[in-house]
Amino acid sequence: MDLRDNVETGETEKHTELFYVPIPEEEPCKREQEKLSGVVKNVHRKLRRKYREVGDFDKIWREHCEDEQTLSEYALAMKNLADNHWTKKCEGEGRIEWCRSVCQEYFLQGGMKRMLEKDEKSAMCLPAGAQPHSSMPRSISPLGKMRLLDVGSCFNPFLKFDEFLTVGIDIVPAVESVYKCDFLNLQLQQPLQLASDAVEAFLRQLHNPIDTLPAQLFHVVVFSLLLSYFPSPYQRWLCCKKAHELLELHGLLLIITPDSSHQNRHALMMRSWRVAVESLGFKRYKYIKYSHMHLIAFRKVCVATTSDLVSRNYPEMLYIPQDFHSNEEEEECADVPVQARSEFEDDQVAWGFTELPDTPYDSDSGESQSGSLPGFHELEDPILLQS
Ligand SMILES: C[S@@+](CC[C@H](N)C(=O)[O-])C[C@H]1O[C@@H](n2cnc3c(N)ncnc32)[C@H](O)[C@@H]1O
Repeated sequence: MDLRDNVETGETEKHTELFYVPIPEEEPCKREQEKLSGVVKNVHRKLRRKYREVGDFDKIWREHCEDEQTLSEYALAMKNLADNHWTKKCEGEGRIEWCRSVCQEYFLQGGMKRMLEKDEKSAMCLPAGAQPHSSMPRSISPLGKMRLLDVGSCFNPFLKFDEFLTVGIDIVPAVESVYKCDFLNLQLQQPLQLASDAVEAFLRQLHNPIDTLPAQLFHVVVFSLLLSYFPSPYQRWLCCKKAHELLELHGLLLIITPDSSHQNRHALMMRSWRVAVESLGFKRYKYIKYSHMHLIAFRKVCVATTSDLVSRNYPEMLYIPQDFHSNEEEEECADVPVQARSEFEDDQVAWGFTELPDTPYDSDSGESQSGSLPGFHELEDPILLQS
């Protein structure tokens, strides 16, 4: 089931889509996959535990970035999962395809233009003086590419797409094409005042490691499974703020964050994320819940970062459920659905349902008219997404 909720038009696009549930060819493959996802999950848990115990996220982060052995084990495990365990059709891969299709629709098929027209119409309803300053975006020239920054890129999944000029950055790159860069400590400079072909040339000759970048350089910034890596909501907030500064006006921030629970379970959390991110000068453009993750697109609607931290504690609003659990409780949360059914039963049941009925879902109200099979979301192998 694939529920595409176009927030701005208010339309819910209903898709009936085939579910491809990967069946491990043999037991060792499954065990290997569990081992690799265990490596990844343990790094996240260790960071959260340290944050709970020590509290100083700067210190914890410095120590974490110096722990080369743990970091390279993590990078290898992620790459191995991507190369050998996530088939093209499974959901782990679907997040990259989702990002690609949102960008194509927005930048190349008139999505941005439609949003700007809509903004203009709503501005006309505002009293004179309260209307936002509208400026037409520099559109992507027919021969130009969408400049995409993939933060926490690991194995550079966007590199294979021709329509993007991809810059992948990571604290520990798993492949050579990804630049080494700690996004939390990336310094920003004045924007380049150059034509887009000169900006592309600039991006093609970046040097490793990246410590600084000019502001307003990218059309798209991707945080795919990045924000939940951080133990502190404040670090998540810093990342979103930096993404705002790195984006051109009308650019897109794409956030994908793991959550294997039912789509309504964390509706409040998603609402809270929306308020926090929008306060920076974004507007939510698309939202969809897959079985194991939330996928959200925000467009940059203000040139300057607008957040007013005095009236509300926006950074705290970027919480994840794990922020409030001890490691033992996390274990319990993550493992219940997996243990509830044997692998053989999983495969039998999953292969019994190749198609699901449409289910309208209003992400804003949090209402779901679920006509789908009870417990279906528990059937797929959650890989590392239940972290
Ligand atoms: C769970 S992996 C996600 C990899 C890939 N984006 C995906 O969707 O499969 C998170 C990645 O974020 C990277 N990362 C964590 N903190 C980072 C930071 N401050 N700057 C850059 N990369 C970071 C990690 O090294 C890791 O490769």
